[in-house]
Amino acid sequence: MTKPKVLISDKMDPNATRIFQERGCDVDVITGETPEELIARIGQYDGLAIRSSTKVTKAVLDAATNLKVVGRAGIGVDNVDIPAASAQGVVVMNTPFGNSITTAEHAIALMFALARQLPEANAQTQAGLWPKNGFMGVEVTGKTLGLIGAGNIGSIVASRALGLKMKVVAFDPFLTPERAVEMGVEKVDLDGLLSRADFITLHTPLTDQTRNILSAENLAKTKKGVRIVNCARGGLIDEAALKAGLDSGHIAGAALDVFQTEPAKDSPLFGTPGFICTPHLGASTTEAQVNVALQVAEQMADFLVNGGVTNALNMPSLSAEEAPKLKPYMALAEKLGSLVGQLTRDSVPRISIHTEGAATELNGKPITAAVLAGFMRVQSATVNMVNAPFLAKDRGLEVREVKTEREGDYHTLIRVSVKTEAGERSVAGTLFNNVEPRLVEMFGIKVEAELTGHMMYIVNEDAPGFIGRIGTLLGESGINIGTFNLGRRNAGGEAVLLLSVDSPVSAEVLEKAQRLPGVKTVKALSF
Ligand SMILES: NC(=O)C1=CN([C@@H]2O[C@H](COP(=O)(O)OP(=O)(O)OC[C@H]3O[C@@H](n4cnc5c(N)ncnc54)[C@H](O)[C@@H]3O)[C@@H](O)[C@H]2O)C=CC1
Ligand SMILES: O=C(O)C(=O)COP(=O)(O)O
Repeated sequence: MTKPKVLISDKMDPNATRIFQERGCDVDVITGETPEELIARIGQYDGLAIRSSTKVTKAVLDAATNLKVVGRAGIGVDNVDIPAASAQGVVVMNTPFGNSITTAEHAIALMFALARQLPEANAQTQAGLWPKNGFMGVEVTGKTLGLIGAGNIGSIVASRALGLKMKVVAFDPFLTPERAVEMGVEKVDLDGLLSRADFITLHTPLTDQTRNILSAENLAKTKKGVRIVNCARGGLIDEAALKAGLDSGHIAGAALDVFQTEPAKDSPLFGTPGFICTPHLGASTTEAQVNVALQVAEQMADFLVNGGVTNALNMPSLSAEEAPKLKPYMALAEKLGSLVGQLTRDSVPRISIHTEGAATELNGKPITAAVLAGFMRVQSATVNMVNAPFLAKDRGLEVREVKTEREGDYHTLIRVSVKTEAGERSVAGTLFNNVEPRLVEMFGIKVEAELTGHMMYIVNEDAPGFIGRIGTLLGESGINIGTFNLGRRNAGGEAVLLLSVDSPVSAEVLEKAQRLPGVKTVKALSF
């Protein structure tokens, strides 16, 4: 097997390279390239490991013909076009916890820097001014900290602030009252936070809902003398309104680690009294960088080498422990999905995936994703387990999952049913010896078959002589039969024949087969 090839395109702790190599990947570290250079290079890689500098745009993804996974050594993935990655079947993963303590500490550091004007006091002292009377600060003890976003980082900031004897109020629509009590914070609405906070700190992702959350209008609702810290994302604050607020004295101080446009080499905010900044250093500690580098390399290598999926943003998780158990099920699921997809001509408004027996003990999401991938592959060759659920949703396909823990005729079974104009049609399969996928039922007829390679599917009236006739036709056409699988509804009724053949079946042979007496349907299949 050729080794998966990974490109590290942003500055990353060398532990990432070591882990990739130890886990069987080839690695190139090439940082600081232009988008054009990345586009020219990306086609040869299976994995791309990034931080916040590399922009994984649709153009990059279009050129990434071999890419299977983008790994973000950090939290924010606003530099990755996730819908485009999903559409292309590329898994996007991040490391959601590795740098959260470090970033929370940076927010607290900036809060203190604002409270005591440390950067300016330092600069003037070192300039020989000894400005002892120029820097009257404020205490943080007893002050109210307004937390916008109370997730991983926000909750660490809250715990540190409570230790500093601050009162913490939090605005986060997804924060449950129970969690707020557990965190020791008061859950408030945004207006309540704006009117009460002495310090405001932002810890939300940048989304359509959070963009510009501190707009000119909202900044006007803040308490006079408020100090604002942003270690999350640039687009959360209206920078022009922030400058106006600092200039007017309504806002006493603002500390930004992140900017609307990065790198921020020029900004109207630079030089404004009360304004301090750092160049997106929130995650920059030795500890955090080792954490995220190790984690991203482990996750990506696990995916590329073993198929394990951890912390993916566009695919269900699949642990390295589960992956080998699920692998044969996913193969079975994909084959069943593909069989139904190849045999269904009508539009399908609903697909149901029914697991029975041992299959119900497993994580059902990857099984569903594999069925959908197989089912939709007839429509698009680029469908895989990552993009199939998104495509299904896009196309209005209703997906149902049903589990029956008790065993039926088989110790484990997956049944895929589709609703068509002709009614509900289903196929079912099991695993022989827990590893070999086998079809066991097709449209209500028991038929055992391995779904593999080139196959021919024939429905005919069960009558003597048919098997000989089809054998002769294929023999005369130079097509060698591998396996022969037969099932019938009842003697003399409808029979199903599934043949595996050593070469593709041409349209001409299909037509001849269709003309044989008693034949209702003939179709070439491939798996
Ligand atoms: N400056 C830096 O170097 C770093 C910045 N970050 C950024 O910090 C941010 C937060 O990271 P985490 O805490 O790990 O994320 P998280 O996902 O754990 O928490 C985000 C919180 O924001 C909340 N939220 C979502 N929409 C909201 C809305 N409309 N209003 C209020 N709250 C809302 C969510 O409910 C969630 O609790 C991310 O944007 C991340 O990119 C993360 C690490 C380093
Ligand atoms: O993890 C995040 O969201 C960050 O913003 C950290 O960015 P960085 O990896 O330091 O460029």
